[in-house]
Amino acid sequence: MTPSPSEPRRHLLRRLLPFVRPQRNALVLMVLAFVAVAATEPAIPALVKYVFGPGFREKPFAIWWVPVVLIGLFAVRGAFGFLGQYLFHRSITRSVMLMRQAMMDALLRADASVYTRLQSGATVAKVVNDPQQIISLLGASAMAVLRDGLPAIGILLWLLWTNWQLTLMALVVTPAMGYVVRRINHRVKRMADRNYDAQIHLVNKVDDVTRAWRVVRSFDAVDYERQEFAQLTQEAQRSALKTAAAAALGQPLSQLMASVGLSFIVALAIHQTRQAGGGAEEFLAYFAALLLLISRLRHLSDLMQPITTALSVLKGCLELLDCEPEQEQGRATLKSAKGDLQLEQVTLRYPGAERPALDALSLSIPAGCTTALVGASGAGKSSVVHLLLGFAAPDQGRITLDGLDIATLSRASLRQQFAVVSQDIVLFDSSVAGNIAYAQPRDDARLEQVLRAAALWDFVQTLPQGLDTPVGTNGSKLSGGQRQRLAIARALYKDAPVWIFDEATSALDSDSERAVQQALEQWQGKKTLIVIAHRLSTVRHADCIHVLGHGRLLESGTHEALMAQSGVYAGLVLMQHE
Ligand SMILES: Nc1ncnc2c1ncn2[C@@H]1O[C@H](COP(=O)(O)OP(=O)(O)OP(=O)(O)O)[C@@H](O)[C@H]1O
Repeated sequence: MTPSPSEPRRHLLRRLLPFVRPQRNALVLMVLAFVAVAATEPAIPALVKYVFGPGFREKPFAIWWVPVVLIGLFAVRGAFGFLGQYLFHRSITRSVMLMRQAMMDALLRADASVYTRLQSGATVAKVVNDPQQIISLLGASAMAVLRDGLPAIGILLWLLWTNWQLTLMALVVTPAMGYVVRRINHRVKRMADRNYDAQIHLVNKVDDVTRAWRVVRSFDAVDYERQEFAQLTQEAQRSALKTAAAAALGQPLSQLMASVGLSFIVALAIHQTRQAGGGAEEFLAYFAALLLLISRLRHLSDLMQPITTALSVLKGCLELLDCEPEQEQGRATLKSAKGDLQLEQVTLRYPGAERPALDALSLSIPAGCTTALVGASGAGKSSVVHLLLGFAAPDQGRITLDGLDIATLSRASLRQQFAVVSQDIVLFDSSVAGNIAYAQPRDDARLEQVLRAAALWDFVQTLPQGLDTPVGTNGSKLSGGQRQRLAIARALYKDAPVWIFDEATSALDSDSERAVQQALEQWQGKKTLIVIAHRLSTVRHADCIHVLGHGRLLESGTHEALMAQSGVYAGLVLMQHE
């Protein structure tokens, strides 16, 4: 569920409860601590008044009591002040932590389709920065409400007690002020939403430029990117200014409304004073308190902008927090499959796509064999992998693993059966060993075995920290071929019955490719290997080659059989030889 633009504020705020509620004890203690600090405030002048009050020479206490009590009072005040601040920041930081954890959890559990919509920069900002901004802004506003709101209520009660007619009259203008404030609030909210979007565009631009720095430099696009960024920052600056201006309008307008009420009050007060024939002191005291109340209320109206900004940011976070989680399909578990895979009349249509990516596709991937999937770009090869891993379910047909419909298996159990090297290599910002033994216990002997198989052992030996050498963000310190071999080693390290190599050797030179293929032979018959390759020389030794076209199976057979058939495969091979 994505929050609608008109979702009321209280609904939005309620969404923060799960992160704030666990801190309720600390928050109550915090309020008590601040009340204690406030209580010491009048104690100091009271003490001074008592000590130096009438007849202070005869006061029955020893002189040294004065510093003791004064220092003690300040110490108590300081201790409560520290406690209040500490509890405030403890509650804030813990709420931020819980919110970040919930967002990361939502991200990790999101359905595969969500990832196609996510923008990486914005997602980083949403998980890392936004919870901090939301909770800090709202926390500071709540503190300000306590600081100004409580005295405001006190003053109001005093005003009512002193002269209820005048005070009620003052309150008559409240609905009108409320109306003005609401209208302005509405505008501030719209501006804050735009401001948030502008910030997200900025984040995405920085993310793009950082990821694609090579493209930017090689296209000599530094000036182009600078201009684009300047335009985006200008938009962000404009929307930030508009938000601030809209919020700043609140103060003079509500003051103007207040002045209307105030002028009537002054007139009525003068009238009352004349009628009663009393002095002006009472009226002056009342008037001073009223001005004090207005000043407190003004501070409160200044909170409009931070609260509105926080709610706009929160709305952006909820889009991620509420993103569709991956639904568990079945419950059955499988310890270790043999790896026999069958696609039966499988159709897959991506959301919004005109034609199906897979169209009633039936094919067999026998256990312990090497099966190749080939075909033109867009033929549907990666879509088969997408389905095998349970990232999407077929719209029609079914896929079986060892005779079991994979839809009946839990996703975790299904995915345990596969190790994948995908087209786009992704490495973690960790060491060589951390990348290979990813999310698994480290076993150095096994690391050596898979690194040798991936023709990377010699290279790792030359690294300054060997297996513990960091590879940089997404393997930025490695060559394209080394990154690919590291990804191969990672797949081999996961002792899964089915290995899927989707264009896994495309970046390797022919020596490395041959080395990897020879190494794989030691697992022949023990593992089911699915190889997707455009370079057909890579798959000529496969036990079976399936040729796909437009999501359908065009031909199947060994290299020799397909060549003899002189069909699509033979045509592709000939084309690559030319
Ligand atoms: N997430 C997606 N949303 C919509 N359409 C998609 C999506 N992924 C793939 N497709 C479409 O599905 C079809 C099959 O794509 P697929 O990636 O399976 O082809 P492929 O044979 O692996 O291609 P290549 O060899 O270029 O990797 C293509 O027409 C592609 O545009």
